[in-house]
Amino acid sequence: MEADEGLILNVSSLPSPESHHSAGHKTFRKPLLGKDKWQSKTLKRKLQWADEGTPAKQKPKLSVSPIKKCTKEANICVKGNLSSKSPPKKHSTDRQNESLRSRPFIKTSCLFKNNPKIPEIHRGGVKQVQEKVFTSDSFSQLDLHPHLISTITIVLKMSSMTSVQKQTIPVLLKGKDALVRSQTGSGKTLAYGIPLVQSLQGMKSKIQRSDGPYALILVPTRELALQSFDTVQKLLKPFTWIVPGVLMGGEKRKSEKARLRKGINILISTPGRLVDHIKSTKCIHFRRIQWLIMDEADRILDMGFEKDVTVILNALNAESGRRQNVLLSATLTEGVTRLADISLHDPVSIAIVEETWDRTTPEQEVIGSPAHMEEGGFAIPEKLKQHVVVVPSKLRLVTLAAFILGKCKFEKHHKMIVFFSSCEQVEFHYKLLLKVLLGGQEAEEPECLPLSSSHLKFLRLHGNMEQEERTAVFQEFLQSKTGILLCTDVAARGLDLPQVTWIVQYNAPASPAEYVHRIGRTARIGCHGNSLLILTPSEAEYVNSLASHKINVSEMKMEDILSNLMKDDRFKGHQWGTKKSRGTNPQEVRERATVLQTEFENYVHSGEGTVQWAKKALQSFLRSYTTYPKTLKHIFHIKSLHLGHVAKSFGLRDAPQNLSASMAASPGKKTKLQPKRPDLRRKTQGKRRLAEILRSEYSSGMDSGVSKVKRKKGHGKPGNKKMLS
Ligand SMILES: Nc1ncnc2c1ncn2[C@@H]1O[C@H](COP(=O)(O)OP(=O)(O)OP(=O)(O)O)[C@@H](O)[C@H]1O
Repeated sequence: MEADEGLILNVSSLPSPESHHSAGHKTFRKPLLGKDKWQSKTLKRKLQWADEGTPAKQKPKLSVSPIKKCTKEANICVKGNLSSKSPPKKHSTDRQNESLRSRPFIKTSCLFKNNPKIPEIHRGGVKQVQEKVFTSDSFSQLDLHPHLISTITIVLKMSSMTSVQKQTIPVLLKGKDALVRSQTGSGKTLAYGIPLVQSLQGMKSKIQRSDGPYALILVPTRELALQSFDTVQKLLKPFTWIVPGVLMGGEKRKSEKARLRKGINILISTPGRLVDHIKSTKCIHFRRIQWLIMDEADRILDMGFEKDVTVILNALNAESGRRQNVLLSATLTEGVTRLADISLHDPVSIAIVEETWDRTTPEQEVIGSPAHMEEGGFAIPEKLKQHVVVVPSKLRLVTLAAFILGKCKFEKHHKMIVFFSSCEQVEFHYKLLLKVLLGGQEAEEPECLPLSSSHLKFLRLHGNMEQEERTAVFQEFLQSKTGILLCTDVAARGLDLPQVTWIVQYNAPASPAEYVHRIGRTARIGCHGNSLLILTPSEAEYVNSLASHKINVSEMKMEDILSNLMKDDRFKGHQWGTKKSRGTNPQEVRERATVLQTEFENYVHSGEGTVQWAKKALQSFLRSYTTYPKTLKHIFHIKSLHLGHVAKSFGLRDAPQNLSASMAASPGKKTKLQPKRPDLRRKTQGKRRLAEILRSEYSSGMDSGVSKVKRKKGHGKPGNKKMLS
């Protein structure tokens, strides 16, 4: 049991009915304690900022069972027992004790004590790699069909080309293969979409629907498949005889078969689903394939799709002749170079690099071999302001909530995406934030809330959701001007969600590339945007890891984020009475944070079901924590987690004793990855692969690993080209 849980102490021994309420907003509008000097002094002394604290590990553990204490106490975090056993030495009078006893029984948690020291973030002079988004060249300068140009300018309302489009379109129009890297939100979809449509509409013998696919576009996620389909469909407006179609799983195989049978000329698919059809559907063929495009190519490989890609390449090679191949991503990694080697024919490598640190280096458009593409680190959109905040585990939840309130309730026009590392965490936080930040009625029926009635519109997206709901949520967030989307990495790649102003990473991503893609959901196509990465003190070194990839973050202070709570009187503490709060009194901020944490804890502890739910989310967090790659294990190691503190960030008052995963129950011990799915457990080879599946496919709902693992049997067939072994 953890030391600070034992420090949750009695304020009053008299229970009140309100103490057993779930969210109990009424409870928090009432003063928790009197205004007497003694209390305020004690609070002042004891509710210290985290950086004044001693690392929890160095504190002697208390022998008192926290569970016992919690059931009897009101738990404002005041050192010293206020019960009759150990009354405060000074200013303690009968009247005061009487006053204390008559106060409501309120559970709060000890947030500002025993936290590890927040390390200073030293940022060296990181020369961030940036690209110029737009060029002054217009699409009409290209040799395109006039109807295609008018579609681009009138329907899509675009006039000048982006740098990547200016570089890529002519290369592809010449019939060359290409490996394209340019920053997130720089217009890569049109960079391949325009030459693709131009070439297909101009074919000598006019394309018939019944001809089947002429082009295959592979993407890693279903949402990206839908989005790419939408773009291609727009480009095809004047060329109605060319039919696009999407295969992405989640739909009945039978209805996909029917659509294939009718004829699809530009086929957009996730690799896993396509392999399903290759193996089971007689009506799919690649006799006329002329284009193979792999968007987010590195992700396709990260996800363990390589076996599927092998199957697809073999099927294409077996049936079609010469075709054009294109690989694209904002981050091209080692694996992509290998994929490029086997799938591209004499490719042109395109990367747009501009060092903008001192603005002395002129724009460079690099065309050459893939090897030098990552030399300069990852390119980040110029107008994207990246922040990091270091927050002790116990304060993570309130800090996240205060940040959301500050941006989405008290500032206008913010649209935010918050990334978590597992589906369970997304579900848990979604419900918790709805209940506590939005309160009762709205939380019961969030879908009935008109957008305008609240700035706090929560949505969630992850791979454990039914496809229908996934699509509906994606569309809703796409169209809304505000809102907070809680999601897994299923939303990290390629999604073009306009007007997103903030990206919050509540759990750090497993690689700098993933970091770049997550933050790339904002500041797209030259717009402004912001990101916030939330780290614990033991994870602070991650900032250096980012810096080594030329990613530059500036520090935000937790105190500043928490001070947003001063704008919300729902969390006003007792001793401030009806007095208007002026400025940001650190003590009052701390108390408000404590009140908010209490609301979270009260909700979580309002029933056995919610407690179990929180434990499940915590367990899933711990499981995902074990899946960081070797290169980051020194920063993200389960051993550095303080289970009691982490539990607080899930609204749990105590460290759970009965987490089923071995690593959760005893974080100090060596841990084993335990996928929940027996098919994964049986067939997955190697820790790395399992880690990938747990983090991304299984946990984030990416459409690859599971079905792929199931299909593994057929992959060893003779004739199948071995690709990335
Ligand atoms: N030439 C252009 N002028 C104006 N807007 C453009 C232009 N080209 C693309 N866009 C818009 O820019 C946005 C981002 O484009 P797109 O999604 O293709 O970026 P991306 O480079 O593929 O990003 P990611 O790497 O995140 O997948 C889209 O909304 C698209 O419509």
